[in-house]
Amino acid sequence: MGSEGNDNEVKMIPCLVFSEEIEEGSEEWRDMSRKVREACETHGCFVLVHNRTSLMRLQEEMLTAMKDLFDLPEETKMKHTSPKPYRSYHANCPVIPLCQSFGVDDAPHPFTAQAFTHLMWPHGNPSFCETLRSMSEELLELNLELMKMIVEGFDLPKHYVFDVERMKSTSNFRMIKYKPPPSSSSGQDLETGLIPHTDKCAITTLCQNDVQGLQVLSKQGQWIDVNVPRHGVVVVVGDILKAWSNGRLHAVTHRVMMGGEKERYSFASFALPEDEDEIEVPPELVDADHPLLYRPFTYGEYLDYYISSLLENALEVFAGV
Ligand SMILES: O=C(O)CCC(=O)C(=O)O
Ligand SMILES: [Fe+2]
Repeated sequence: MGSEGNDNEVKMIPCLVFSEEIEEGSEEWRDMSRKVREACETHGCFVLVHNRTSLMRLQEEMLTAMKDLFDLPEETKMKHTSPKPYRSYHANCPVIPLCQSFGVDDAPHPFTAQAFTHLMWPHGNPSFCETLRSMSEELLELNLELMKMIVEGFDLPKHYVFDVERMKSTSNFRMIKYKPPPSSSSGQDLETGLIPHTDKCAITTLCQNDVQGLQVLSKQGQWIDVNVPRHGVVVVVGDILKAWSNGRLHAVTHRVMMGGEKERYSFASFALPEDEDEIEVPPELVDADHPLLYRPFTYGEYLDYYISSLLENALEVFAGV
């Protein structure tokens, strides 16, 4: 799939700096909206750097809280099960042996954050619960802020904000720990932490500790390292935003490669529509240069199709016209 070295290609993904408060509708906001749209079109991702102190504090607290979570006994962690894919506690998978993960649906709701915390710590852990709830809420709000910018960046009528609000009707908050590869003491040998995939959501915001490993596949077929600074947030376009935008936004394939001796922790908020929500391309995004690429479909139908087929190009096969 990817080739490893062509110096002519872009090896960096963009970094956008968000100030504490970018007022919606201001010139700064409109300017940033255009940059967000461009990054999502060209690369399907970017690194967001911010100076929001409360968010920075939460990011630190979340990483500390996750260490406590993954340090719990296996039998405790295994109590987190779900019939839905990518939710249950996942570990020791032969394809991705370095990776352990939890997925919590609607973690910004106090009730669900509380239920998950109670399952892991039956005697209670209020600080974990509050960190999980507020961190997932902050990232989901950021997902909405970014999708509103995308509406603006395409110069679409304001009512399309309702479309993107529906694309975050629910959410999944994923917490991942990657072990360092057993063979690698020199830091030379990279092993797969997470296999190449596109996200099946609308948009993802992703944070990590200071162990790098995320790579994205460029449109030219080259794997690019994403170097995430401390408190940086990686923004990734998912299949749903790609379909809604008539393929103008790029759902970038990404993976995690692990090397070195340190554990990697990451956490992500995936913005999701409800199963019955219809994803339909705005007519404003269809013209002679951009013929309609996707028929309308419901999110639940697409997800079922993906789960049953596991096709890399599931979106094109399922909804392509
Ligand atoms: O751990 C990471 O940096 C990437 C996680 C990811 O891509 C995912 O969970 O979909
Ligand atoms: Fe992903």
